[in-house]
Amino acid sequence: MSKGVLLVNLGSPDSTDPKDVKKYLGEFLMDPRVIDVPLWARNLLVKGIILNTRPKKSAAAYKKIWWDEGSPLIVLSERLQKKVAARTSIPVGLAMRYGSMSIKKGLQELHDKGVDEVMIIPLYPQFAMATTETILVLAEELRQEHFPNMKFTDVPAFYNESEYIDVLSNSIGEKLENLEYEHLLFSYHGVPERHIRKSDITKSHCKIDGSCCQTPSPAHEFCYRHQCYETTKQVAEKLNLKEGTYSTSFQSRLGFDPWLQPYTDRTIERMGKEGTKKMAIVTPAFVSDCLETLEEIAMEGEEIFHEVGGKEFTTIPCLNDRDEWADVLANWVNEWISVETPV
Ligand SMILES: C=CC1=C(C)c2cc3[nH]c(cc4nc(cc5[nH]c(cc1n2)c(C)c5CCC(=O)O)C(CCC(=O)O)=C4C)c(C)c3C=C
Ligand SMILES: [Fe+2]
Ligand SMILES: [Fe+2]
Repeated sequence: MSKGVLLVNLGSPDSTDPKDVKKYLGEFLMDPRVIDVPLWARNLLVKGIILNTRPKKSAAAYKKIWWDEGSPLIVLSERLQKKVAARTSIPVGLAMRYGSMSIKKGLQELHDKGVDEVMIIPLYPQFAMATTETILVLAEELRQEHFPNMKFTDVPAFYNESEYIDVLSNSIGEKLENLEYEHLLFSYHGVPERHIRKSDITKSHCKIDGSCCQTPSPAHEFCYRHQCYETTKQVAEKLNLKEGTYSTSFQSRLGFDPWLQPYTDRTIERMGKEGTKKMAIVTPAFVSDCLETLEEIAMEGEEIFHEVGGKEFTTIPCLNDRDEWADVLANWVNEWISVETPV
């Protein structure tokens, strides 16, 4: 068999034109693993309400962070793809779960190069219905329908892989080295609490309270909340961060359902009000900088902090196309290449 790799990230609109943003948000938010209500309700909510107002607002936000070459998330993912490809001997493709660079196109390109065994790498450290699961389920549906002779090896969420924790810790440590700061906030993309309960394979473990995510359970293999707290914990251990000088929060909530708490915007506001003058913030749920890090955190977050008396707000970049990160991904690929496929 001939092997290849498909890196898969979230995606972005084709441009900052509200029409393109509407098309992209329509595909994204109609995914039942993102807005997980019955189809009739999703149609009503997304097509009847959100798509009438949100695209204009989102387009304005995208305009603030867009680069000459395009969406930062796409450009950074392409740079990473090139670096991984340069470190391995097999074809490395790149696709997005939503938008024009579809998974179907990515698989077709690999197929056209003669690849029939694909390592699918969702570029998400923490598992969620809206991250790893939606990519792997769609890829499998496409395989069954269009590429029945292909074989997949799925890479699960890698939040506790030591190589990932090392490279994330290095990227944070480097930035903190010469920085005076009082608090480091680990801000992860949020999900509705309901998603956590749905992914609980024990159907009884996740209470979403102060202790469930620290109590060992098979549920943690698919618990986004546990995996976020564990990422923070492992990085804090690696960097010897002092208890009380760091914490975890969740950003980007949408709608009125309860999402994972504490919320990032309220945490930034509270810290500023309580007298924190210098804070740093890192966003480990995103491997590439994107709208949610460059606009929501670096711009809006900073504004909130300054409004309540904060002075220095330092955002730590995502792993993006760091050489070390490309090395880690390429190592995983090269280890996989060296394993004989059973016939
Ligand atoms: C890191 C993982 C992500 C999870 C989990 C996630 C869940 C999730 N997101 C929305 C709604 C929106 N997300 C938006 C942007 C966006 N989301 C992620 C990642 C996760 N989303 C990224 C990387 C981005 C940025 C994309 C880019 O082009 O830079 C947006 C669009 C922007 C906006 O209007 O705010 C929406 C909407 C839901 C409902 C959800 C539920 C689980
Ligand atoms: Fe999102
Ligand atoms: Fe939990």
